[in-house]
Amino acid sequence: MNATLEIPRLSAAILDLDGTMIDTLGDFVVALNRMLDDLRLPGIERPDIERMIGKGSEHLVLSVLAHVGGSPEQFPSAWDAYQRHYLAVNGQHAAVYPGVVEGLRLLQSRGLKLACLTNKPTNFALPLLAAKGLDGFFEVVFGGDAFERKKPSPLPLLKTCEALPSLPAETLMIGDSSNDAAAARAAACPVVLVTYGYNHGEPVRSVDADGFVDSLAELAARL
Ligand SMILES: O=C(O)COP(=O)(O)O
Ligand SMILES: [Mg+2]
Repeated sequence: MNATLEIPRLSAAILDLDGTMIDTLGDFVVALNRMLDDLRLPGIERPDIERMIGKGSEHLVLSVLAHVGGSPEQFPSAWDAYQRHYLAVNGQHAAVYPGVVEGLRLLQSRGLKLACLTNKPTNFALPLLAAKGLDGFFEVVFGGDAFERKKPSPLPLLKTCEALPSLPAETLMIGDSSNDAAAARAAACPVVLVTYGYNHGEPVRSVDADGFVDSLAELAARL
């Protein structure tokens, strides 16, 4: 269980945000329900939202609209309301997972350069990392709007490797979902998944990855 992970020599790590470093489900629940209220649509429950997280905010808003019986024509006003409400609550109903700060410190003390790559919009991610005291760990932070495609495309991982700079084969992707793992496999980055995040409602251990850890502190200890 706690054996060393079979990961080659590393020079960098790319960390996912939602479900990996920060439990943001509470922020999504509040912002999305305020958005639905503005549109006079019925509310949505926490477990339903949890299954929809990880593919970016546009995908999330469209999935929520479909779930409550809204229409895609309502997307523009829903998107405006969602951004306003999310930015107003950003971080207030969210918590850094246990072991994250210790894990980031350990990864850095091993000489790894760190990047944060999320499908969340960059203007949501930056203030969230700052509010939770995590911003200082990262050389670069890229959101879902930073490149032409989002994870599970390999493009954002390859661009992040270029920015660090680091070779993909020496850059560990650390995420919580099949989205992160598929992007990493396609970019030829090794990938480890945490067991506590959001994996679209599917068991995370069924995903093709190089290892699974219960915390980032455990990951750093097993490298
Ligand atoms: O879809 C989201 O907003 C969350 O994305 P992340 O898991 O890539 O941080
Ligand atoms: Mg995630």
